[in-house]
Amino acid sequence: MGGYLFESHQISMQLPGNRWLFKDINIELNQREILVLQGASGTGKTTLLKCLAELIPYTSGYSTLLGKKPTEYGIPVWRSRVMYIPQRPTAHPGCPLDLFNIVKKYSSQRVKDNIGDPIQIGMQWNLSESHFTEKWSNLSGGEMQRCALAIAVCFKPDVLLLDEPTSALDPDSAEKVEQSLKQFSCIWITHDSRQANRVGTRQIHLTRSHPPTPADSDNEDEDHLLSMPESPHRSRRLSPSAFRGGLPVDIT
Ligand SMILES: Nc1ncnc2c1ncn2[C@@H]1O[C@H](COP(=O)(O)OP(=O)(O)OP(=O)(O)O)[C@@H](O)[C@H]1O
Repeated sequence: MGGYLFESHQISMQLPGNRWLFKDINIELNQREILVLQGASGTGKTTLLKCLAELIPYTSGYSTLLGKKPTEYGIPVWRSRVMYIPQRPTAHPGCPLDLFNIVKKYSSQRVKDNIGDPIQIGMQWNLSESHFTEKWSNLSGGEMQRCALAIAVCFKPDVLLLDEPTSALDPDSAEKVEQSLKQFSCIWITHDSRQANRVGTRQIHLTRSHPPTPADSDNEDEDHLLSMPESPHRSRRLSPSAFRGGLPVDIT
């Protein structure tokens, strides 16, 4: 394992019917680097981020943060350090400050005095204090998106997994959010190629997957394991063109 902040090795997801959604995704991310993840709708971008956050099981591959695997941190700690932020906040009861206070309790195992103030962050993004005490259901899509993102950012995750974080924002707010997020290490889904060029230090492009090949059948027993294999034998360093069997990822 190298000296990168975050690495993923051959992350693969096979769907029912043996179709590969993506296969052998290799990622290396340095501090304050932004890897932009692009691709047509349905190519698996959100699913990939959820795999990296260990929110869902995947077929094979593994990730490391500072050279350690998720099981070495414990999955809840991993999720707080490699944090997935959905495009649309899940329906929460109460107001954004309530959510912040709940998450703060969950995060008690982490360094407590490192937690920021979501209101201060939100104010940099054209929000006011009152947005954080308003019911979620009364906020606009863009206000909800910024409140949820501000709460996530306060916990200072090592890696932010951002699912179209500015999709509901006006250009001025989007630019302010972009500027703040550049201080973090991120894997960032966007459909906006201009934004990709503005924020990205590297890019991955997912394309639509293909049906299984005979070679996949040969490896069927291995490939159907819906688990998180930890074997170092599966490790492979990033290559500029990281795909196997014609499968779909270009890394630039
Ligand atoms: N466990 C699963 N079983 C069956 N299909 C699945 C599973 N997980 C993901 N998929 C399918 O994989 C595809 C990719 O979904 P995903 O949300 O990751 O795409 P996306 O690239 O983020 O799309 P968008 O740009 O529209 O947000 C979808 O068709 C989804 O239904």
